[in-house]
Amino acid sequence: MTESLESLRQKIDALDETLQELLNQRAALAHQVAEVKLATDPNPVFYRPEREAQVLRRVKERNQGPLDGETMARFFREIMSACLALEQRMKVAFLGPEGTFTQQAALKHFGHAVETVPLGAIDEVFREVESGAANYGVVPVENSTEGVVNHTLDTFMTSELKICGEVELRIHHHLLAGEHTQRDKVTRVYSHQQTLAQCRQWLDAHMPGVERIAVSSNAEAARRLKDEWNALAIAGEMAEELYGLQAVQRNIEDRPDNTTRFLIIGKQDTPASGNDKTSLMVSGKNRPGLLFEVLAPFRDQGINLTRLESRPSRTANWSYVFFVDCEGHKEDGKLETVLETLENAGNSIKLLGSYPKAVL
Ligand SMILES: O=C(O)C(=O)C[C@]1(C(=O)O)C=C[C@@H](O)C=C1
Repeated sequence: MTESLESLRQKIDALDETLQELLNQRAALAHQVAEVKLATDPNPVFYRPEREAQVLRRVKERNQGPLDGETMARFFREIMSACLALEQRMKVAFLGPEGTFTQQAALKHFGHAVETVPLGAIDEVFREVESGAANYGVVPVENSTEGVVNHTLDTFMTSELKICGEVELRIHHHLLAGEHTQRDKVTRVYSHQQTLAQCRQWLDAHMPGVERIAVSSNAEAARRLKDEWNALAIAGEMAEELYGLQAVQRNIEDRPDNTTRFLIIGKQDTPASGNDKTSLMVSGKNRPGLLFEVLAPFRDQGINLTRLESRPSRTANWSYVFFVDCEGHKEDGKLETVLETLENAGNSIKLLGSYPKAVL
């Protein structure tokens, strides 16, 4: 005979009680960790990306179901977020306004027990962290359909901040209407320029005569619908909810695997987590074979590159800086050898940071 509903619920109640006790025991331990950090370090660092990545990876590895590993890792993400908030409440600056994908990325990475602070531009996010007004910042760096976010790369040229993490977010764009929108009279559609580009084919096919107007963010596009009757916006779910809009058509991005990668910036160096990436900038005097010489040491050491971009150096015309992302931590012997080789060849190198590969 199957067990009665009442008996099953009693078991759930008992387990919930145990879970709650265990969560509070864990929180009390995190509190003790904070005391140790305060007692042993004059400038204690509470947020430890390498430790968080290890905890989340282990959660996924040991998971036996029936809940899947991703779901379980998201629970633990929130548990650690709440534990960290007991040690220190984090302020995380992001490219705003409220409701952007960058805010969604910040919450995915840090969990919901942080305060997120919207800022108007990428360099403002950098400045907020540099000044200490925010503990960390989150900025977009590349999209799988539209490529690199140049402004973020350029800002690293002059900033001393370090990359201490990365987040990837699957991006879904929805065509949205406001409460005053007269759907049969639409003449324009608002969105961020990158979003319009990511939905270009859909717009060509379904809204050929409608003017596309690029605005500063998807959330700004959503906000504008409040005062307009003949416009639609393209934005994500967070903006849709925040501004109380209705979806006309969901998931209009041209590529179903459309993903954006974001970076976490801060002031700290991150120790190795066991599965890391390193980002660096290399610049050298323009000469035949420069790029080849920059890449050869990585090949010689068998280090996998995950991204390569070149940007104008902004110091002289037609001179370039290479942005390299590779696997491994800067304190791994092999990567140390690469850095030495590049420096000995007269190139200048700026290490932007080693950080755990995205887990969630
Ligand atoms: O291990 C630490 O250093 C902690 O502060 C504990 C803890 C956790 O809850 O597990 C909390 C915050 C850190 O970012 C990493 C881990």
